[in-house]
Amino acid sequence: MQFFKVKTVEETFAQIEELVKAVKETEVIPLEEAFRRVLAEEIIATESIPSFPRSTVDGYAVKAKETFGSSETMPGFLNVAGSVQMGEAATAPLQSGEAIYVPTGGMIPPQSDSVIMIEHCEDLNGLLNTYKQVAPGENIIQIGEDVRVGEVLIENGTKLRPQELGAIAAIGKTHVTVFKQLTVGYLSSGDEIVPYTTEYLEIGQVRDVNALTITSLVQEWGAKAVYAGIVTDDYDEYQKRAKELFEQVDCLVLSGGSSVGAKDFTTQVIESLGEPGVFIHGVSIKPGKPTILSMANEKPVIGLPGHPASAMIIFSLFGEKIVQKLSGEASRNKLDRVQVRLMKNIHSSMGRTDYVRVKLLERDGEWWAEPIIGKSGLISTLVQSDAMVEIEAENEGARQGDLVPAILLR
Ligand SMILES: Nc1nc2c(c(=O)[nH]1)N[C@H]1C(S)=C(S)[C@@H](COP(=O)(O)OP(=O)(O)OC[C@H]3O[C@@H](n4cnc5c(N)ncnc54)[C@H](O)[C@@H]3O)O[C@H]1N2
Ligand code: MOO
Repeated sequence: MQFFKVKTVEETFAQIEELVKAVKETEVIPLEEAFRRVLAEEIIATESIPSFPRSTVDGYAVKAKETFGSSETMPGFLNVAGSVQMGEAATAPLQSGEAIYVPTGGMIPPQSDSVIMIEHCEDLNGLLNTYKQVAPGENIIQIGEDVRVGEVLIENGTKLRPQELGAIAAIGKTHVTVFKQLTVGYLSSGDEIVPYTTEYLEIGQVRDVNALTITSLVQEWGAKAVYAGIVTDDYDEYQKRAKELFEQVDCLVLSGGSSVGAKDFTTQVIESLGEPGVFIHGVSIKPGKPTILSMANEKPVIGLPGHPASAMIIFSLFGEKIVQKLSGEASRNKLDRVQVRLMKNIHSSMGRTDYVRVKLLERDGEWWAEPIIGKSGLISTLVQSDAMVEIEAENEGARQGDLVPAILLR
């Protein structure tokens, strides 16, 4: 029997980092279809935003120095010389001793340098009483203060969020070059696994749970999932179906048969798909030790342990990283762990990283984690959980009251 050459979680992430490269194909798409896609170009501002100086408030454009000394008890006085209309250029320059009404977002007239808010002044038949002094530049957004022409607005490799789409729209760019959307193929294996639509189960049969959890995670990450059904534990059939799917997708995921039992063919199937082949077979992790990771002809292949919760946890950890790298997304500035306090002691073995499902409860302004009891493969433990607490390999567990890192699941 073959034994696992187990790697640590850190070694596994380091191997993924080294071996998985971004897909090469890119496409140009309309901005409205670009949410969650990964930029394959640098967005350089071709215009300044704003392109004219604008007021940030409803008020009167003034020369700041002409308001100096104004107060509730000693107001200053300016003549109201007109008003600026929204969407129109303010061309008439402001003369000394004058104020011009400007709505929020309206253009600042030439020769004015600040805006006094309407609540700090009073228009009495064309004579503006100013009750407060303003500083030069106050309540004005200058040309290019938001975005300056020529600056790098968004870096290559950015996964587009709503705010990036808004910024690209603001400079008038209608199309963007993005990496192609990934397709991730998924195939379940096991003689006992039947479609989840099976109404009545024969003794020994199990509905395909992983098909739903894994393909949903793929969609959550912005890729397309291709579900190819279930194969029995027959090497030739398994190999043929896996190969067919592999040819159609950018990344292949197989579940079940990853362990070292007599009918666990997944490693052999994965090895048959291409070079250089399996780089991880077994991770020092709980749950999910019999994890397989491979690179075949520059495509990642993932062999997940069959147990539903193990499959989902492993795919959330390593699958997300693989999909991220393959999609062209640059390393992100993402807070992926929060600190929570443990309600109970957790035991763990030295050298193994444990992911313990927990419920989170708020108590006196702090978040506490209550471990969920249950065998590592049970899907209901994930349904009940709000987060997974991470017990790092160098720790032999953690104690009640300890602050520990947790990955949120909601
Ligand atoms: N001698 C050893 N045996 C096992 C070890 C070990 O180190 N030495 N590791 C155990 C661990 S940990 C896990 S996890 C499992 C993983 O085994 P496989 O990846 O080979 O998975 P299967 O045997 O095919 O399935 C395990 C379990 O999960 C059910 N399953 C499988 N696929 C699905 C699916 N798509 N939907 C729902 N349920 C599924 C399957 O019926 C089994 O009950 O190996 C241990 N053994
Ligand atoms: O992944 Mo396994 O039994 O660690 O659940």
